[in-house]
Amino acid sequence: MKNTFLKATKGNLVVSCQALPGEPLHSSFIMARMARAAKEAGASAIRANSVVDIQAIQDEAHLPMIGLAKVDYDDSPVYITPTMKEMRAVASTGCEVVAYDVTGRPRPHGEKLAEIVDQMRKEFPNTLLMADTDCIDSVKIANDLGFDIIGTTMHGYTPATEGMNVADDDFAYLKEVVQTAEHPVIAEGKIDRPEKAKRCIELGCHAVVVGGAITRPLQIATGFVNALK
Ligand SMILES: CC(=O)N[C@H](C=O)[C@@H](O)[C@H](O)[C@H](O)COP(=O)(O)O
Repeated sequence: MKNTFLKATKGNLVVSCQALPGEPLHSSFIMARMARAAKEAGASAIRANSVVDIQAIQDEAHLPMIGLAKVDYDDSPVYITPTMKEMRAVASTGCEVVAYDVTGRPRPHGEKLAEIVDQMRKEFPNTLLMADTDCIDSVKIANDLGFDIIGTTMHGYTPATEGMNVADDDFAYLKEVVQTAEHPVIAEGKIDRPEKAKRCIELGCHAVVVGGAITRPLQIATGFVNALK
């Protein structure tokens, strides 16, 4: 079957429905309902973590999906779909896109990104690969390895980019990413206002992923509480 993810998401919103163990909404049932709400609002696709959440959302929302699996390993800081094992498990759900960390940092068990990409292309030729990058050097790695989609997901979340926000200085960093990327760019990470999402599309992004500002009530409520202090 043809992968229609890029067509479905062009210029549109992708909603990330994620709650890790320890977060108040950690539950595949709740993530599926979040996805249903996103669909009713007109979102074009869903981004989700873990095989069980992806499957629950597929059953409930019937939208294209970016899948990932967050797993911590002792020998590496990489946690977004870090090894071939998680990539295979996520791709086997049939989700249209598999997202994984592309930050130039060492991966668990010494696995090499180039080898993983080759293997994924062989085993899942119809699955698109999304690079969750943090900086321009990572965007260049994603270019060289032929990733189908380049995301800004990890910008601000690695030692090299700590404290940075993709929206700083009217999205100065995002503009550079759009210039550098040889494949569609998805803006992701701390996009917390509709106007910011709109600006990302104006600047040439293919789509925008919004997570916490829609699906993490603890984060949303904390913003209100802090404003009243
Ligand atoms: C850095 C990292 O692990 N990001 C994760 C990636 O899947 C998610 O926790 C984020 O919610 C997602 O990227 C959307 O971003 P925001 O929730 O800021 O709109």
